Amino acid sequence: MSSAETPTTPRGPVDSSRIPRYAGPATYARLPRLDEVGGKTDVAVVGVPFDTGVSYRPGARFGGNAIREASRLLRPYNPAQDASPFALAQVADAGDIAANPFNINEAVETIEAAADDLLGSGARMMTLGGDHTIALPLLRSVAKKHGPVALLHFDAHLDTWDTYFGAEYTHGTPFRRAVEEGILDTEALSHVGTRGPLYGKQDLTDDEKMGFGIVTSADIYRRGADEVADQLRQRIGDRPLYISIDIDCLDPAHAPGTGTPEAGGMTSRELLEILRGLASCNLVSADVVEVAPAYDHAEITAVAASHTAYELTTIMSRQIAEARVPRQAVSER
Ligand SMILES: N=C(N)NCCCC(=O)O
Ligand SMILES: [Zn+2]
Ligand SMILES: [Zn+2]
Repeated sequence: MSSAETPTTPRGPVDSSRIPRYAGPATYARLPRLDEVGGKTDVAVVGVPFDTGVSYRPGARFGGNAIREASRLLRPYNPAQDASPFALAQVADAGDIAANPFNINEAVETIEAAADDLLGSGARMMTLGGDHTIALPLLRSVAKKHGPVALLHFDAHLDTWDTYFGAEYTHGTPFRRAVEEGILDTEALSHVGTRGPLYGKQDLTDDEKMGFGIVTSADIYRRGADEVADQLRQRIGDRPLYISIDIDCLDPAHAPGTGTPEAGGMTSRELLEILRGLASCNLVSADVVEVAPAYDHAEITAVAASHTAYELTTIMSRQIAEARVPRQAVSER
């Protein structure tokens, strides 16, 4: 066991058979706060309430808390991955990173420093955005720990554009910056769920030059989730992997609560199935961003995001447990 891992029995969520699930303040999945587990955890669920980088409708600063509220109904056993994620490893809610809403450059620095602290403590991060700008400082921090990482980017958009109104740090530009900074492994970069109008054909040429492959939402519809997951897994191999999920990868019918919706997206079932197909990948951290609750209805988007984070968390806690105990014991716990 590495010193980074929790040696004792993990403290799980509040028991919803004893305390009604709608009672009390919302942490993600009713998990303990980081301070309730001694300030150390294997997986840190952390909010980044920041949306100053958006090009259209604002409101993703409220996304993290909307996801926490919608996550009250999650249960401790995940049958799709045959695992109890909160028993296999310590998962805790690390609260929010407080980023300056009036200064994007400063906010990006703050997010990177906070991520350095969490990753430095040995935790993997499950970040709840926030707009997509936040992926850049998160990737910077992850690359400091692991070197350039493979990236799976689920999104309707490329987010490899150059600048908006002259600004370098926006929600449409994080992955171009990341490639420029050399923090991504350019042999293993994919966008998944891409669709919708672009500024010009050059957007695609530029994106390809940066090393990205594209699985469009139409590809997923035609080929199916299993085949797509197989292809992605082969491209990634055993590289350290970061998964960034812009909730607008889903069709607006499945995620109306987001700032830049595009018609013709994948279903939440397809997204969850692709993620389950990636369970054997070396997932070092992940984010779910762009949930903007003001445009949501009946928590459709926040529920989808809470389940998305649940699959990602399950992948990470299974891997932490597998590194600690003999392989066959993991599904029995
Ligand atoms: N990352 C998200 N959600 N959207 C990027 C859209 C950038 C644009 O307005 O062209
Ligand atoms: Zn997007
Ligand atoms: Zn995005």
